[in-house]
Amino acid sequence: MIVGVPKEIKTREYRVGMVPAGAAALIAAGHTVLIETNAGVGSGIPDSEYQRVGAQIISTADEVWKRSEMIIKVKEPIAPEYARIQPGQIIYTYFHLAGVDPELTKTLLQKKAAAVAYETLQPDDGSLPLLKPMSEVAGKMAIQVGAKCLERAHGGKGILLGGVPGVRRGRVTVIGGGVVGLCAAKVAVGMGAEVTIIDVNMERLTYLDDVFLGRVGVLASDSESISRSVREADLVVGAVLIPGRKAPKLVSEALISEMSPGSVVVDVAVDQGGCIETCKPTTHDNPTFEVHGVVHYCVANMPGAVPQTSTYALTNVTRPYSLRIANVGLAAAVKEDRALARAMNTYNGHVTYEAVAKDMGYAYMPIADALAGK
Ligand SMILES: NC(=O)C1=CN([C@@H]2O[C@H](COP(=O)(O)OP(=O)(O)OC[C@H]3O[C@@H](n4cnc5c(N)ncnc54)[C@H](O)[C@@H]3O)[C@@H](O)[C@H]2O)C=CC1
Ligand SMILES: CC(=O)C(=O)O
Ligand SMILES: [Mg+2]
Repeated sequence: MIVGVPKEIKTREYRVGMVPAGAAALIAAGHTVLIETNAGVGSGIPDSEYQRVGAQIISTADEVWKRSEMIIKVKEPIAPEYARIQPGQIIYTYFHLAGVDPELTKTLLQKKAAAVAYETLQPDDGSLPLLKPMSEVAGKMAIQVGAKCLERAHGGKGILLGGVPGVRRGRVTVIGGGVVGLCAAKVAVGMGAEVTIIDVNMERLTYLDDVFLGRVGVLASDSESISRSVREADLVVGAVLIPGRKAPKLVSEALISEMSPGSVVVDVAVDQGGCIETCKPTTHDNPTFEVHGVVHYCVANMPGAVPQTSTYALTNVTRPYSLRIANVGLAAAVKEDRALARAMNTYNGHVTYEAVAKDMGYAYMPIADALAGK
């Protein structure tokens, strides 16, 4: 198979979809790997490292997209890339279709592209192994950036999360105690903040209570617990997810207006549309805005800021599936692996992920039917 890796073009997206070890594995299995020139430079990987393992360096994105049967990326294709998508092409990347430009879904369907989405690849145990490492990064970063935003010079109220003896500590509320939530809580606790995690899943709350040994408050998610904790918080982290769906809006604008001036919200769930009503996607160039005196940080590609961590963490987990797809073909790979079948968001002009179909207003076709040419 011819596998292509374009350079990411989202604002300050320094990750790359394949490292030289991944290229080496594909080439050893008899495949051809095309890397757009400088695709890895943001992650500290020069073209020469890909050439050393036998990959071809290609000078333009157009040519990479045109020649490749499978494109491997990090972020969802953005507007300048829509025209580059080839009929029937396999695209293996994050898509977040319910949270981004609806034109992307339309384009994928028109081009009959096979969208293999990292964020919905899901084994039977319900985990999301290709989302997890980036959620770990974003969860840890959420507190790092939130602490910075709380500084007076960055628009915040001017409170140190850990406090000092004799003065109250900063209060952090984390809504959604999954991977992002757990990692955010770990860093917040490590900095000495007072931390509350809110989740709907009681088993998860029990787990969080156990691992933090009472050091964090764990609350069942309902409108009361959310209102009280958000009102009292200095920093709120939005970290909920219902796979494939638009994020539920759990914090209303009215509630934001009740937070004290200079408080901060970091809506990590912004890639699925955000769980805080006042959030809208921002970029690393201009990451924050203010609503009702509350600083909002809503960057949809947070891990792109730490590519030397994120590129390796991501490609460690994406590599086995891309190798499998290249080796046996997409249809066979999907038929033999239910986790990969759940990653299929579009195929041959159909939306093949039910939650995406529902949120985007398309008919849903199970991937088995789409593969059977129904
Ligand atoms: N902005 C960025 O750069 C990044 C964003 N993300 C996003 O962060 C979000 C969270 O990801 P993960 O932590 O990996 O998901 P996860 O599935 O591990 O955790 C989500 C948690 O939300 C909980 N939840 C669902 N509905 C809830 C409700 N009504 N109230 C409270 N909790 C609720 C679930 O029970 C679950 O524990 C996703 O949208 C993901 O795409 C992840 C990485 C980077
Ligand atoms: C998960 C995601 O959206 C990211 O890593 O950018
Ligand atoms: Mg994102």
